[in-house]
Amino acid sequence: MPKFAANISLLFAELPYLDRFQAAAEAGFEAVEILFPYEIAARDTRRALVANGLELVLINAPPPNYTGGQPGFAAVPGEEARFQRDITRVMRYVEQLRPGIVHIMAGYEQGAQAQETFVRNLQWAADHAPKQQFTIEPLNPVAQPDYFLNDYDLAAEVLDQVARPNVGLQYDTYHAEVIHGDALDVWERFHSRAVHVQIGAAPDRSEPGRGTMDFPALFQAFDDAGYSGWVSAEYKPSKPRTVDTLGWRPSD
Ligand SMILES: O=C(O)[C@H](O)C(=O)CO
Ligand SMILES: [Mg+2]
Repeated sequence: MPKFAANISLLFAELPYLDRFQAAAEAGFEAVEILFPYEIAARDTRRALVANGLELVLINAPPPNYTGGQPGFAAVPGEEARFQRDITRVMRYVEQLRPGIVHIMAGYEQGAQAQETFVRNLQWAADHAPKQQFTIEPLNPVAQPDYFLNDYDLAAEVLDQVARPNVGLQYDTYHAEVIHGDALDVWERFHSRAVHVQIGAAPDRSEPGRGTMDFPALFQAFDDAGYSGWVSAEYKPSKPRTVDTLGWRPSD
């Protein structure tokens, strides 16, 4: 049975940021994801993690001043110096927060030059922090129009070109289902590259149990593939209180 984490950038969002850690722990989670921890002092986030006995699974690596601009820019030609500064700053957060994974985001760019830029930037990050696990994640064009990495076949091609052991695939059921129409098939085709898993329903990105996917079958597929990493709930709760949307957990 998978071990589940909570993405507290989407779950428990009905609560102030620092209250979400206790809420996640009280709901039975032992680990959390934080998409953009850059707007609060790392020591405050660290204190909340420690106080609630929580492991930090993942953070994103967008611009440090992420305020709704582009979701990252690792595939944007001409921004390489800024990318290197951004990763250097992200790694200072990593030193304090120790996330298992840093998800590097590509930004809104298309074409061969964008792909070459993305590959070079990923190689730079992987070599700059060889002990850090990095991921790339295809995002569907409904949620993120014009995002460079919008397809799992492209992600596989990029990972082959990057050829670094600490850069892997971030698989998300919501995006896989919306992009390819069959999240389970995407898992079967690409799970050998997956170093992190996120779950959300499609098409509305709410909690598992709604929408088009068979989550018990997906959880079994994760086990059958020998996946031992975290499975992180990254969805928009359909009810005002997140705790009322957790019935998808097999132990519940
Ligand atoms: O949206 C997603 O599924 C990604 O995991 C993400 O973090 C984008 O910010
Ligand atoms: Mg995701």
